[in-house]
Amino acid sequence: MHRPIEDYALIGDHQTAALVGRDGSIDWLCLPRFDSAACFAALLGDERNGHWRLAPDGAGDCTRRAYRKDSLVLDTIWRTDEGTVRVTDLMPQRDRAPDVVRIVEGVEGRVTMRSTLRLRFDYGSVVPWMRRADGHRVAVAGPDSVWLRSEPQVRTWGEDFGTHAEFTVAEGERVAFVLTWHPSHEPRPPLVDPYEALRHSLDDWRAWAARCRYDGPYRDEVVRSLITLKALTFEPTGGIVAAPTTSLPEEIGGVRNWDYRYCWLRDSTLTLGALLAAGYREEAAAWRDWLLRAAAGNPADLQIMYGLAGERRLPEEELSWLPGYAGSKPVRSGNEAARQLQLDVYGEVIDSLSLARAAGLPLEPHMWQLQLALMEFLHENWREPDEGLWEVRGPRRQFVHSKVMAWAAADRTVRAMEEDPRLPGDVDRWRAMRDEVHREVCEQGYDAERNTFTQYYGSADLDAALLLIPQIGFLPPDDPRVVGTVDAVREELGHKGLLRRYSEDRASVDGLPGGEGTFLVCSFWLADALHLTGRTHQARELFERLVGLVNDVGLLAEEYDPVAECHLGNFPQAFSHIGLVGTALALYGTDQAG
Ligand SMILES: OC[C@H]1O[C@H](O[C@H]2O[C@H](CO)[C@@H](O)[C@H](O)[C@H]2O)[C@H](O)[C@@H](O)[C@@H]1O
Repeated sequence: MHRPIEDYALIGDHQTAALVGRDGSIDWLCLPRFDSAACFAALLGDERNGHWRLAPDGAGDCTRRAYRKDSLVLDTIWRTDEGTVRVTDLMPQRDRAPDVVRIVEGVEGRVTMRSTLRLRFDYGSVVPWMRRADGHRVAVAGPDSVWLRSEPQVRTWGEDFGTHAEFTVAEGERVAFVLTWHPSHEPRPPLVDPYEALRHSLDDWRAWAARCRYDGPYRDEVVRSLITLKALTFEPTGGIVAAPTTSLPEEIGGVRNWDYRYCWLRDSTLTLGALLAAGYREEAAAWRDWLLRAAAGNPADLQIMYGLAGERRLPEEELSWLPGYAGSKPVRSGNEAARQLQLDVYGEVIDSLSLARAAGLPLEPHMWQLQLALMEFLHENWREPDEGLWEVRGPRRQFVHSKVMAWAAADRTVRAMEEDPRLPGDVDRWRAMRDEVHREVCEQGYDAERNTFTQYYGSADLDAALLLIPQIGFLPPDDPRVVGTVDAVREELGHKGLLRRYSEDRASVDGLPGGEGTFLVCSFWLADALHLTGRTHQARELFERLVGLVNDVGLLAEEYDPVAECHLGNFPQAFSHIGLVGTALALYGTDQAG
């Protein structure tokens, strides 16, 4: 039996992240970066692919677990026949090397604990050589080296290609483990003090969370989402990953398994919007600078996603030795979608630059130059078919959402020039483009008989992204075509009260076999659209349902299966948390009180 995706909690150090199960096992960790090979990959296989379990001897899942308030420090608690024990997990803010800190604390009685560490470098495939050095355990294989130490020192032994320890903790006693990675050719980095790391981590996260401007209902869920988005940000460059995992399936046993450990311009711009709306300007500025570096060059070469530092080549490879989550193969690293044409991205990037300007982030002339260069490209190419925001692997099409975003790019550019006539450029050209795109979409992307916009020109299919039309400002919310589209999308793509992103039963537009769950961000978009079209009560009902889907520590995967009642897809996913923050702010933000 596989462990449900929602059984995991996230810890991270702003450069990578780990998933900790309810049984105290870290089953996923890529070192040293989000997109590095995993040294714990049991998530996509089993314990033989690497994990680190720290729990009472013979115990199963924990009794209770929670993050310490407004932080990414996780407490997992077991009540056993012997007593009660707490394991506190964190990844401290990085100095030179990534560390995982696990502090065991006796709460009551005297509990026998067991640690089982199986390091498997290169995505669960390489068994390292283990030895003792300076009283610690050190694992080495090729470029990777990992140190394990404990305070006070507990006896460890090697067995079954793993490192084991057994010890007891009585009430008030503590044992701390620190696992540290470094390149094997370099000397061991300085050792961190686990207790100081815990204090710093709590202080840093709490100071960060205190900057959140949202003070309405569901504040805890909103703050948890913001912390998750922050944890998905690669601090050295400002890039934001879509999720810290690869290949958690969109269908159990299916092939829709993708690597999300990269920076999508779409997901990142939306993350930026959510962070800005909640008051986080520094992150917005860091991401904007990342964007300017990543996008530098010929606008025709703009990619829809990049590596953490703006790398362009993200070749897709199958990791054939990994059996996959619940047998869902293939497991992939890299993502071929990087080479797709997705025209909406131009609109999203330009929209985010406008948002940044409106928020008063310092303007530099080359940002406007970038915007104009992107507009030039779009002017020449907006009529092209593309792969759209769902990154279909079937044939390119005239996706309506892509065109609407091309309209948004022109619209934001025109408005910027109207607001600041000193900005150089030919505003009439962009105005003409804006009008032409609008006209074409209303003629070719709208089905008058059914009173709804469609997924692509001439298609009978619908698409949840059409719900964004009023939010983007393409048409006002009270336009009968908008209301018709919201109703049609809800009717046709609704599944047990949530929403699929597009129709399952039409001849597969995405070019892939099998199906998938309901797409969580789309369900948040439905709540937004219901609110905008005057059905706030229904919007709030839907939002409450969605908030009820977060796992016990407030996290959401990409998708949800309302029949099996489980999370699906990569986890935790930025898109879903962006949806939660955006809808909460729309429904309960200060201007929406009541
Ligand atoms: O389902 C097919 C596609 O799934 C992934 O894309 C999805 O995730 C992206 C990151 O969150 C998001 O930006 C995109 O809109 C989603 O469709 C995958 O990356 C693609 O390769 C795959 O074709």
